[in-house]
Amino acid sequence: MWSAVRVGAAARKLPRAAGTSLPPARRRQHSAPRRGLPIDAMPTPGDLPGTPSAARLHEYIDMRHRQLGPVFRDRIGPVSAVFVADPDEMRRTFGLEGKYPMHVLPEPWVHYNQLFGVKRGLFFMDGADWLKMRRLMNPLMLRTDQGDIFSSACQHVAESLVSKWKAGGTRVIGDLEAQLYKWSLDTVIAVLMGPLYETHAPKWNDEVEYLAHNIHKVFLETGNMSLISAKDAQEGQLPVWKRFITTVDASLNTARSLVLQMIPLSTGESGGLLKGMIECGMSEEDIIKVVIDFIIAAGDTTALSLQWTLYLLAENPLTQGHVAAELTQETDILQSALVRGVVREALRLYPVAPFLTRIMPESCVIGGYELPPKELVLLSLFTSGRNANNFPEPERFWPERWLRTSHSTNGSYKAVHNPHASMPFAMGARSCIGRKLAETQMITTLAAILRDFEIELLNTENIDMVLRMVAVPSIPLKIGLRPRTQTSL
Ligand code: HEM
Repeated sequence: MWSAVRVGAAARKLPRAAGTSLPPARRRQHSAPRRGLPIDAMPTPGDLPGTPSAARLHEYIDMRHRQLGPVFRDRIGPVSAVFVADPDEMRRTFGLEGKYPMHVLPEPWVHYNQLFGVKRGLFFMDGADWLKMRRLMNPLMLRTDQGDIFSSACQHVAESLVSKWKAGGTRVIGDLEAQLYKWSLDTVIAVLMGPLYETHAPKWNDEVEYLAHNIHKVFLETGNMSLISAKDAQEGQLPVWKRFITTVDASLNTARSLVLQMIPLSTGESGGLLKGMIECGMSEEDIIKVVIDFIIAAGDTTALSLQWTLYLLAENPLTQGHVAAELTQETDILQSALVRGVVREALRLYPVAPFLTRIMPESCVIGGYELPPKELVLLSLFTSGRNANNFPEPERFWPERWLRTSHSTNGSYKAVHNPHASMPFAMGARSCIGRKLAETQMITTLAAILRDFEIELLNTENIDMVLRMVAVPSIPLKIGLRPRTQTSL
């Protein structure tokens, strides 16, 4: 996944250029669906001033979309790519991704896997092997009746976190990011173990803490290698490569050791995810590689998304009050449209993976231009999610925009022109397999926190979004906690 967020004030003020609509060729596609303008005719920055920086790539690309329109081509380092911010063209891209969708993998990881012969899970798999594994895992992760397993595991972990804060009289959440990485991992382990989690979790606590710490470091070190090829870093034995492999080794070994301890416990009465994987005939090695990747994929994505959600709620006390009041009335919080709206809004403004990538399998037409096979397409979620054509008042955190209109017969939302302009989990066959778990986890934990606490933002400096492989706050967030009273509702 590539990363993402916050439009700089100067970039926001740029007028949208005349080229923001798609070229006539797109409209002609009805009569000649496969023919478009030649790719060389696609807008490019040419001599326009501006240099991309790894940490602010989303701002640079956003500026380019404003100058060049919803589809343009640019070179980022050694790579040339087509950038797309039009929601309909983004959907078309997924429609053209083929049977075995291909995405870009982080180069340091690929190099590590090749160098040490490591086999990885779904995110790294390809072709028929990927499809076979995905078909086995989809029912276990995305079926609606999985909801109960997910929700009791998420609730258990959320309540433990809040109880810890209450018991410790916490007034400011110390090292929020690290605590949320641990929370993310605890949840995945609770889902894997099902009802047996409570009995076994205490003995794994130190290992999980160590793993959370290392996964966090893996993302930091991967970000540190964004300006240098991993192969060069390895061949030169640079300190950044040495630190990277130390943390990846520690993460993979600890995750493997945990999974090996969990597998033999998951055959009896336990109703966890691991039991489902064993029962559907997966080999031990397949289980290990898929589960390790779940643990790693869940760590940063959910931890950072919840962090952004807490930030937005802390910055918007009125909305926070409405959400807290809704939570006291709603019996099934997972179905609360307002709370779901909070999560959708946070992921719209701060998509942890601000660029989705696809390598197009065949020649195809995107945005009215004909792309050759193997062309790299990057979908600019940061730009599409903050475009006023898709979301009125796009910079405003406004969860109610996702409520259905009372007169709606076609499922329209109150203040959303095009819901596909925000697709934080991607779309189609290769979209996030952890989506259901991530949503359940975030909603359940928000409910647990807001029931007991009012949260406030204690940072006095401006908080920006920067890319450290994924979208992170530019400085550590300081979130204050005050016990919630009836009068504060
Ligand atoms: C808010 C939280 C999350 C966000 C925003 C997110 C986002 C994404 C996105 C955008 C992709 C697709 C990448 C692509 O199309 O190339 C993806 C893939 C994936 N996600 Fe998530 N994710 C989240 C949570 C999780 C969790 C909790 C898990 C673990 C259970 C998980 C496991 C995976 C895996 C294994 C893939 C690869 C799927 C494949 O290639 O078939 N994600 N995620």
